[in-house]
Order: sequence, then C-alpha cells, then structure tokens
Amino acid sequence: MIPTSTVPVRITEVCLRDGSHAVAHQFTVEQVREVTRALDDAGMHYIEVSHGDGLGGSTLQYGRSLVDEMKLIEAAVEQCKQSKVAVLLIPGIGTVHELKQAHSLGAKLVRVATHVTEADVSAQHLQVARELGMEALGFLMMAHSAPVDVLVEQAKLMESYGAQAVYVTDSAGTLLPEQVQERVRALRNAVSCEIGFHAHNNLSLAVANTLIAIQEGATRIDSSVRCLGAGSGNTQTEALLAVLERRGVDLGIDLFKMMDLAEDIVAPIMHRVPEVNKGSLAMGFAGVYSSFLLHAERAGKRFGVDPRNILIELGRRKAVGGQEDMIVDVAAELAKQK
Ligand SMILES: CC[C@H](O)CC(=O)C(=O)O
Ligand SMILES: [Mn+2]
Repeated sequence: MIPTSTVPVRITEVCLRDGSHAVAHQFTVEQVREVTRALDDAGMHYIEVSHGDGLGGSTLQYGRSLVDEMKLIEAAVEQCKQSKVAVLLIPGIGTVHELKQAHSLGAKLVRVATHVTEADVSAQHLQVARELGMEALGFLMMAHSAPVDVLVEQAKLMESYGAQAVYVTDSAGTLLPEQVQERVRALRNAVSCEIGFHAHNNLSLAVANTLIAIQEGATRIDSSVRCLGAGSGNTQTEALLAVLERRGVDLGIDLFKMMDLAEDIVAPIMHRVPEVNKGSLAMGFAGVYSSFLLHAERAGKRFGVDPRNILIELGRRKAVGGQEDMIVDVAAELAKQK
C-alpha cells in the first residue's frame, strides 16, 4: 500500500491528551517533559497536550487535572526542538480565552472537536485560531453515529469556517474497516482540505483501520505510543510506524527511538495497560465514547452494577461526550432494577 495522497502523512501523537483519560488526568510536569523530549528526539510531527476532554476540561464533571494543563503545555513547548505542540478544544468546555493562552505559550495547532452533528459550534474557534496563525483543524467525534451524508455535510461546514483538515474520529472504536473506507472516501470526494483519522482500539482494529484511512487519502493521523489513550487506547504509534515502514512508507520518525520510549518512559507511567478487555470491548461493541470507561467502572463499583451493562445502556441511549453525568444516572437506575 502506498498512500494515495501527494500530501505527506503527518502523525499527531495523542498520548499526552487522549492518554490523560487513561491516567485520570494525573500527568505531572516531569512526565510531560520526559515524554515530549523523547518524542521530539524521535522526530514526532505533532504532540497534543491538553486535559483529556480538551482545554478547560479540568472540572468535577470530567475529572480534575493534577496539574494545570497550561503548565503542561508550557513544559512540552520547552522540550520541542522539531515537534510542534498541539491542543484539543471542545467549544463550550474550552473557550477562546484558553485557546489564546495555549497559543501564547507556544501551541501551534488546535483541533476543534465537536459531536459529528454539531460542526456549527466550531466556527468561532476555528476562525480565531486562523487569525492567531495557528493550524486549525476540525475533529468530528463519534463519526460512526451519523449517516455518511451527514458527516460529509458537517465536514464541509468545518472547511467553510477555515478548517485545514477534518477528522473522521472513531471515538468509540467501533468502526469496521469498510465503514472507515466509506467515510474517508466520501470526505475525499467532498472537501478540498486534508482528511484526518483518529482511532480507538476497542475492537482491535485501530492499526488496520488507520492503514485503510491512509490508503483512502487521509494524511493527518492520530496515534498513541504504547496505546496510551482512552478505552483500549488509540492506534499504537510504534506499531503503525513499523507497519508503514514495511509498506515502504518512511515518515521520518525513528522507529527504534519510539520503541524505546514506549517501554522505558511511557510504560512506567501508565496506571493500567490499555488492552482489549471486557469493558473496552463492550464500548466498541455498543458504540460508546472511549473516555466513558473509567467513569463507568467507578459508577459500577459504587452501585454494584456490571460496568458493561452501564456501557451497553449508554450506547442504547446514544450518549454523547459531555453527558458523563448520565453514567451515574444509568448506574443508579440499573441498581434499582436489580
Ligand atoms: C472527550 C474528548 C475525546 O476524548 C476526544 C477524542 O479523542 C475522541 O473523541 O476520541
Ligand atoms: Mn480519542
């Protein structure tokens, strides 16, 4: 397989943002420094640093960060000689105020993330980011949950607001290879900006789905070293790089340095191994937000309910990001029914 686009594939390493969910937002400045230094040395293109739910996410609802994310962004920027620091922003959780602050600390790229049907709320943030001179990309979350024509229409909206790329974001790790292919192909035929792809490994399909996305022309690819991300984690960076190299695609990122970083620096800071286990598999199966896993496990313990039943019910109710309070409601209801 050779990438079908003439634009080079660029990787955004998300372990310090999506991985924040997996460590309950407890990253320290020293951990961010060490991981960023090693990623930069390996030649990573972009390194995303924010609370797991994006700028401003440190709240009771989403989980408080141990360290103010602006301090983490600053620490990451200080370590970068070649990589660029990126941030994630969900309008309503983060505001233009936090975006400007992150930019002033040296963040060069923002992904403005909305639910797949809510692109219209991204207009202001994408425009401000462009005015600031940042790269401004749109991130359509829970991309499985809307018909392909709706995804296309929403991507076109983001492009019209100035997005330089639009992502198919498989937040639930539930898309099958043919569904990834259909979505990326449809966007490729409808927009002129770059296409991105963000996977979760809940059905053990992340690397395969990412390869298909690249084959269909996606050039902005997300991955996390050692799979450090929500649920079963994301596309594993070092595995993706190895597979691409075997396909003759060299992204300029040092594979051995990434392997060393995975084992020597990232593995020791992980609270748990992101694996395909009963909780994450239930999320992939039911199409539930990967970041709900720890919340559902906590609620399950508190109410004496199997977290899988909570997750399946959340999938049935089509819960979207931001509805974390619904997890406790569902757990309480299931406990009553027992
Ligand atoms: C809640 C934000 C979310 O973690 C963003 C993301 O990575 C996704 O939707 O997969
Ligand atoms: Mn994610």
